[in-house]
Amino acid sequence: MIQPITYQFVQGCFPKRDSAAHKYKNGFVTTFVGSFQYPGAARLCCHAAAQAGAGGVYALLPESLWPLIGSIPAEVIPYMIKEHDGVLSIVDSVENFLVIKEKSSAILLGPGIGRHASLSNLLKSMLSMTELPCVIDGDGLSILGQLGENFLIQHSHGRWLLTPHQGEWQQLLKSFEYNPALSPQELAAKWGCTILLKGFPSHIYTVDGQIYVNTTGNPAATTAGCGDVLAGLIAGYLAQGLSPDQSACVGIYLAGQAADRLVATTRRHSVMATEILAELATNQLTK
Ligand SMILES: NC(=O)C1=CN([C@@H]2O[C@H](COP(=O)(O)OP(=O)(O)OC[C@H]3O[C@@H](n4cnc5c(N)ncnc54)[C@H](OP(=O)(O)O)[C@@H]3O)[C@@H](O)[C@H]2O)[C@@H](O)CC1
Ligand SMILES: Nc1ncnc2c1ncn2[C@@H]1O[C@H](COP(=O)(O)OP(=O)(O)O)[C@@H](O)[C@H]1O
Repeated sequence: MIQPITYQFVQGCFPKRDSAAHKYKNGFVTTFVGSFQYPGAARLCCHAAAQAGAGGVYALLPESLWPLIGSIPAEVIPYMIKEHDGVLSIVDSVENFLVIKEKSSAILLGPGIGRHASLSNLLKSMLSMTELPCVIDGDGLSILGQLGENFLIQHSHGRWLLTPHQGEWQQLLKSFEYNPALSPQELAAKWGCTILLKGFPSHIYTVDGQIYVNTTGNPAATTAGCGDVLAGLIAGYLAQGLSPDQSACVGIYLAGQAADRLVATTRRHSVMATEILAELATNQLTK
């Protein structure tokens, strides 16, 4: 049965914060997002994760992004990865990753990292070294395709959440030599991961065969960067203890609702990713 994501469902999922809260109890997100080519992906993902209420956000950032550090939100704690001829140092990446993942409760990998051949080993190392729940989006999905279906099945164990748009989904199926028409429901169960397939409407396929359909959103949000905001939001909720299924439902519902409110108030046909963030800063969930 397909279950619509409702206001009540989302409200019921929200993390509670009691008076004994402190930042580490609220959950940190370790991010590996962005590159010299895509600095905006780092900015949008990290901002969204922090705004979702994560206690803190760590960002593994390539050396080449360091001159742009001022564009990364001030709340984010950056760790620099050295680069040699545009290739990230795997030793440096893994050492930093090991330090910050110990203080984190969720991981976000992929948006805007690019597709250099060397990233395959890097992602493989990171994903093999942690038991934390993990959102994989953007270029991370393309690299996951190279790592192979067996790697996915061996490591996911219900903790990973894939957030492809239709293009990324088709590419992933092609990499694993599947029929493009195959149902994500079957694959979520086989792979042991939650799949959020973005579109209109977006669907969430869970490991146990449940399908959720989003009831918010509109094509105004089909602009570059809105997916990065979504990935950051989801990682932020994951860090606060929501399950991958809940985090996906809450993130897609809130991002869609923000786009709906923006269209209703501005009468525009298009919204920017930073406008979604600004809207969510003033109105999180509305009835
Ligand atoms: N500000 C930043 O830094 C930003 C950084 N970003 C980062 O950039 C990286 C690359 O991301 P990407 O989305 O451009 O991926 P790419 O592999 O080129 O695939 C696109 C191809 O798939 C196809 N396609 C089919 N259906 C589709 C659909 N519904 N939505 C989209 N595409 C669809 C379509 O081909 P078509 O079907 O039109 O022939 C198209 O050519 C990634 O890491 C991301 O995080 C972005 O988030 C933007 C903001
Ligand atoms: N046809 C559509 N109608 C409404 N919303 C959509 C549609 N397609 C995608 N979206 C939403 O728009 C955003 C764009 O995501 P994505 O394509 O990954 O963007 P990017 O990777 O460029 O940031 C997502 O929040 C997604 O749920």
